[in-house]
Amino acid sequence: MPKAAKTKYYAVKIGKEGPKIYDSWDEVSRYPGAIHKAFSSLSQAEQWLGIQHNQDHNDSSTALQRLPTPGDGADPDNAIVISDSESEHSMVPPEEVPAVEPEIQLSPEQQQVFNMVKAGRSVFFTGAAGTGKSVLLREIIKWCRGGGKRTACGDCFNWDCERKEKAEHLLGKILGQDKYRRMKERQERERLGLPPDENDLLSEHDNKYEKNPRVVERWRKVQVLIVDEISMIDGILFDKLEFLARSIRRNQLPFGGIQLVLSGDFCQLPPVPDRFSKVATIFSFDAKTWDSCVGKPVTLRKVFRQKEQAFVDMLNSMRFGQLTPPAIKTFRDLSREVVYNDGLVPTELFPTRAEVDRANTERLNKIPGDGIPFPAIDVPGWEESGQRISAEKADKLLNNLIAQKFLTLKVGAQVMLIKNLVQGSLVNGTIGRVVGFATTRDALNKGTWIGVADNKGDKSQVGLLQGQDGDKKNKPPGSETVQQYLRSGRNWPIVKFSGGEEVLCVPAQFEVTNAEGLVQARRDQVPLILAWALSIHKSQGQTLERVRVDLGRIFEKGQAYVALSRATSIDRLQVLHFDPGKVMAHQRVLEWMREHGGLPNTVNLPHDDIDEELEFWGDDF
Ligand SMILES: Nc1ncnc2c1ncn2[C@@H]1O[C@H](COP(=O)(O)OP(=O)(O)OP(=O)(O)O)[C@@H](O)[C@H]1O
Repeated sequence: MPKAAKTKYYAVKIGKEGPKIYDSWDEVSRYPGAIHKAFSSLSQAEQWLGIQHNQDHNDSSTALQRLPTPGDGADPDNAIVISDSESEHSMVPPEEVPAVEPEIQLSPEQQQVFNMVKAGRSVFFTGAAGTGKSVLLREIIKWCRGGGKRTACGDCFNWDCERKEKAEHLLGKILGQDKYRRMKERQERERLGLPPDENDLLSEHDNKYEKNPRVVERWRKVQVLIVDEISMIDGILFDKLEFLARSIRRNQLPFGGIQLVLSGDFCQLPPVPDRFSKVATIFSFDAKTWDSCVGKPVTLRKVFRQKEQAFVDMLNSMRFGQLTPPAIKTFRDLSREVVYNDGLVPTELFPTRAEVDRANTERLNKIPGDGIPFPAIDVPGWEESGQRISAEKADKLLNNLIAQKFLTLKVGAQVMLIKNLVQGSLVNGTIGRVVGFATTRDALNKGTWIGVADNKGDKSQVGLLQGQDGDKKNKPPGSETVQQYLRSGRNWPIVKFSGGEEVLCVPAQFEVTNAEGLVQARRDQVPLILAWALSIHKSQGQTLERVRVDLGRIFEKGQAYVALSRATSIDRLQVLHFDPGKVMAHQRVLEWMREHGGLPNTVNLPHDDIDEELEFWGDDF
């Protein structure tokens, strides 16, 4: 006779619907990061949930487990054990269960661009700050990768690189580092008026680049090239890449037939001009091949970052460098101090990195006591050949990340989250204050949430997450997994975020990938940076809840606009030394926008002064 199936009770302590007991696994709403356990008796399940019950229980093998996500087919009884059980019974569930909000729904205009990409069309989409360009790009990348399209990502996952490195990073990725270095040498020769080097890689008559089979292979196979922050890539570089693509692929179609997906706002930060040659900024739309590569720009009009229309209008007129007298008055009035009651101060944006470091260090030093050091664990990944990347090279690659190699924190330090934990509330850019340090076990005992970001940054959760898995190439060996951090007896910072959530921040994984998504190096670090101050360049792409900007030292076109447009509301924005003269837009950009229908007729074209533009440039930005 067949044995009767044993009844099971599934108690969910932290989940979508709060503490609840189910008698069938199928009824349980899947919730990544939930805490659940299977019991053979109802009373045991109730007891585990803290519901008063007289019956005693025999269960001594409690474990914290990961609830599977829909469709992963996991058996609840075989869920992955994350921690052992000694402290399980004393665990108090958090009063409030963090809700994972649904993924962002693309707006109709974002969807329209997405459809163009799906139809295989090359596209350049633009729009003011906060119109959801990066969100759309992330969806496109997901789709490309999911659909098996070979995608060479510019720097879309490396938004945190300092600006100067961005263009170099992109080119290095696409050309291969050696080819890029030689291209720079050629530019230098041009600048100095020397004849072209005989080894010039980009000469029409020279096919030496074909000697690097891996680079050639990559160029030949890539189907979609994605570039974020296209405003930072100059036109000469764009033409060179276009030429390279055509010649390597032996295909005379624009960009050798590669589908281009370009995104950015030319009213934000421009390419770094060459201070020595005194040549005006050459934008990528100035490239000879731009028009043949991408058709008419598509402009996203709906601004998501700010909700107040009056603020959106002011920022838009600032974007074009033309403010009305009432807008100037309003910006001047923003010099008042904004007082917050939760002890968190606004993040101050500075034009240079040196100012940022100074401001953060000063503030940290003012807090009495020694800081707790959090050194990162850096792990070299793999070359395409399958060889391990050298520690020196990994170090170089990782230095571009926003995650720091050495982070020092104290109770009271103001910090910023640099990974997404919960869509909509605990995201990259959310600020908070360190309120203590604890082990994961302490946190579990006290019911403090443990923030675990996934290592892609776009689909995340608060809760416990299975460590990264994957094949040898994608998983640098010897690295500690997230689970190991969770098991470790080390103290990690507890941060009280601006929304009131207290979260223990365990290390997250920050990866540098090559053009094909292969992990070249990985940094395991607590996903926090000091956030009293931030550079304007680093803030590009960020959404900040509280911002203070001193425009006194602004030196570049687009800089004031980038800084102020990070703010989500005018009530939480403080602007010092507002000077309408510093609100500058590039004449070339406005002309180009006018030609392409992106500029209202009411906006006048300004006069550009190249000397003035170049004079302000220094190396430290
Ligand atoms: N379709 C959408 N629905 C709701 N919110 C959205 C949508 N698209 C974007 N957002 C939100 O708007 C904010 C700004 O988005 P995003 O950073 O992608 O804008 P952006 O155009 O790239 O800005 P910037 O040019 O300043 O980098 C983010 O908080 C994002 O979550």
